[in-house]
Amino acid sequence: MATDSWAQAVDEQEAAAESIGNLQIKEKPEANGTAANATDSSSAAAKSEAEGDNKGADDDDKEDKAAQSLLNKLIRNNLVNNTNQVEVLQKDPNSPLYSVKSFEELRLKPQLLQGVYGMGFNRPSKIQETALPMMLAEPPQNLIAQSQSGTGKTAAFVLAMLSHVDPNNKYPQCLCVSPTYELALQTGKVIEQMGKHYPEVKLVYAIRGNKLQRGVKLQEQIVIGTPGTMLDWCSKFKFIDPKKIKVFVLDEADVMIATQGHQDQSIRIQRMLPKNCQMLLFSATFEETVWNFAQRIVPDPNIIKLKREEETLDTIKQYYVLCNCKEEKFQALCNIYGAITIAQAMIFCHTRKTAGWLAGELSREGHQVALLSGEMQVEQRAAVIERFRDGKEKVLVTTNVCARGIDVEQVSVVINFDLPVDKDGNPDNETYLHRIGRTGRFGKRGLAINMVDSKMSMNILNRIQEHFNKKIEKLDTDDLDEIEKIAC
Ligand SMILES: Nc1ncnc2c1ncn2[C@@H]1O[C@H](COP(=O)(O)OP(=O)(O)OP(=O)(O)O)[C@@H](O)[C@H]1O
Repeated sequence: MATDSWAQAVDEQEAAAESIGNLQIKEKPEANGTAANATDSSSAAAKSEAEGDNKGADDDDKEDKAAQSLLNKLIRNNLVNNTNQVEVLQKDPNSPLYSVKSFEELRLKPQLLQGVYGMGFNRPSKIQETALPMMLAEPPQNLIAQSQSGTGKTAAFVLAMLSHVDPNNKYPQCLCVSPTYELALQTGKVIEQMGKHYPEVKLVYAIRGNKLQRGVKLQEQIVIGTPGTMLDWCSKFKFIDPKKIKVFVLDEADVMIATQGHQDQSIRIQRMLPKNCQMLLFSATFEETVWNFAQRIVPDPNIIKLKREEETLDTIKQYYVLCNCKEEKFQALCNIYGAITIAQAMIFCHTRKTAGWLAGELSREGHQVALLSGEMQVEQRAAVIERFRDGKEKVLVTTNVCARGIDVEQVSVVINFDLPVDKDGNPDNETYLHRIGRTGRFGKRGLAINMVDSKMSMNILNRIQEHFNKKIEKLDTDDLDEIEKIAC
């Protein structure tokens, strides 16, 4: 398996990015765990400031892929239900090596089967049943696998690494590179849990702060870490002999590839590996440029894509309320709360400042309110979401930091206190879908209420309606009878 194609692809990609600026890459230190390629929504807030509905645009939250991924991992303890089909592109279409229905069929080592069952897994998830036979095949095959967050990718490549190592050989055989310190620790925990009954296999973390004495040769078979430290351990300090590596995993490949510094370091590691080293790329999302890039750098790969389940608006009733200012919006909110029983609600604002103000006002009205915004540590955010999920608070006021992926079953109402707009002030339809997709989960009925406070926001609302081809009804929040009618 040629490794040079990676380097060549990188050079081409970098040249292309330089000339057309298509990658929007932004380097970020790996140490703080708040990573890459952030979409700065402050410009959206700036736009809204221009509209006069929000001051304090500069303190808006940033969407952050690595932080979001870590947050998802911290709050998720179940597999995401996915009924969609897997798309498999195999090197050898006649190969019988795909899709097993049980862990036994994979002929895993008994110690690993024990580990899997000990973690409460009864059967492989879709990505696992498809990817594992390919990853465990002989001779080793390369793989690019994309499957939405929470579908069991980590468990899949961890099993592959644990299956491939030879515990009698006391040197590193598998390298796994993660975009941040915290994500590396999370994946390491899965390796530790799954390898619990296989104590001969050892793991070491190549992360900042883990200082080894010069001249040491690692005895552990699996090394998990961030690209910078991993590279130093392979080249500068020579703790690892890269020529002995059998499996190279790029976890969260989308975050990694989209981050210039990580990309360079990963490539430099990969260039040191032997030609027959198995390369595994796992990712929740692949933007097209990144996807094309990944395909070019992994020689002769199998490709698995598990499409994201489309969120639909069919089960969600959508309304809008006309107001003049944020105080009127707040009053409208109080009227809605006065008229209908709301199990749990999520309220989205543009800026932290508005979110903080609104949370304070709602608390004064006697509501149990949680506030979630981007300046909080990921662990703090996870704790807030847990409390909300446990029903300890009934209202969650947040910014876009909470728009994606967070699944709280009892949320029956989503309120867009501010409509989502992109950095140019255009409707952000995707964020709208993600936000109101917090309600109406798994076929349940949900309610979404949009606050409109200017001509501009009315225009945005109209464009959202057009985009989804779905009517958003006007609601008069001074009319209690009318509000009562909208209750689910
Ligand atoms: N076969 C399985 N059966 C039951 N639970 C599983 C199975 N595989 C994984 N899980 C659990 O499902 C959750 C999500 O799995 P995992 O973290 O592997 O997903 P992922 O696709 O790697 O997510 P991300 O994209 O966020 O990294 C974890 O809590 C994990 O323990």
